[in-house]
Amino acid sequence: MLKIKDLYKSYNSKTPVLSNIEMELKQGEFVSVIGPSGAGKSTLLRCINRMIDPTEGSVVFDNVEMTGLNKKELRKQRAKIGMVFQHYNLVSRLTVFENVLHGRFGYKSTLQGILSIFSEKEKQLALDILDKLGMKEFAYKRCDQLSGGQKQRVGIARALVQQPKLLLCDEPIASLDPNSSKVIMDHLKQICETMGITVLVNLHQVEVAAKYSGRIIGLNKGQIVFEGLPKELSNYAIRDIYGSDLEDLLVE
Ligand SMILES: Nc1ncnc2c1ncn2[C@@H]1O[C@H](COP(=O)(O)OP(=O)(O)OP(=O)(O)O)[C@@H](O)[C@H]1O
Repeated sequence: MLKIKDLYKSYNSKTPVLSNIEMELKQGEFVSVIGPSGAGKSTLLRCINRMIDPTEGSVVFDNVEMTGLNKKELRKQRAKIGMVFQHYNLVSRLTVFENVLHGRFGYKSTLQGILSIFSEKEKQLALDILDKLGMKEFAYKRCDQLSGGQKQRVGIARALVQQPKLLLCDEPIASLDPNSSKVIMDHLKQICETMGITVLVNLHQVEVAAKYSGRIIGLNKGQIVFEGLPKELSNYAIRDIYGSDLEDLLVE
């Protein structure tokens, strides 16, 4: 469902931030991208939905080449790709319910969006998704009254209300404590397994990636230096990805 070929990204004329990226995702896979800070994880995710334009290469998602799309075509493709952010990207003064409905904007005309016109079916979908994520009771609370973990569940609900085929999660647990992180990762895994949605997640924590992923991709300096099953993530692989051993990466 996603095929990336020969992808390059340079922000300026110097060394590319991503080079020669080749990867494929199948429907229903749960894949993590790990790598040190600055390796290019966020850039890679954003090149998929063209929040960032790749410099060279091909990104085929759901049988459509993403790189050549015009604004209208891109909007249609993007509706099928949900995104979850480290800092949630919610509108704090709006309610949980309103934020979740924003996920439907990709299916609306500009006017419908401005006037926040949503059908009963869309509203019910938003509530059902909030219910699945244990957030229905907070539907009419303002988002600035929520904890980080609750905000992230709203972020996930907003992505799911798009009814996406692919969920891109950019360090979804980087701002959360261990308990909230577990709740979020469990939800993402469940979404993948029960809804068949493909999940691609950037993570800083190797042990979390190993626990939840079907497959792991390791990035170093913009290049894929590892791709395999969690059990194949040897000390050699860790060194290739991070330039140090796993023990040295674990905080005492
Ligand atoms: N808009 C930008 N303009 C110029 N350089 C950028 C821009 N965004 C990112 N970079 C650079 O590209 C490189 C990769 O950044 P990116 O954020 O993709 O890495 P990352 O692996 O996600 O890092 P982190 O784990 O710290 O979020 C870094 O050197 C960064 O400074």
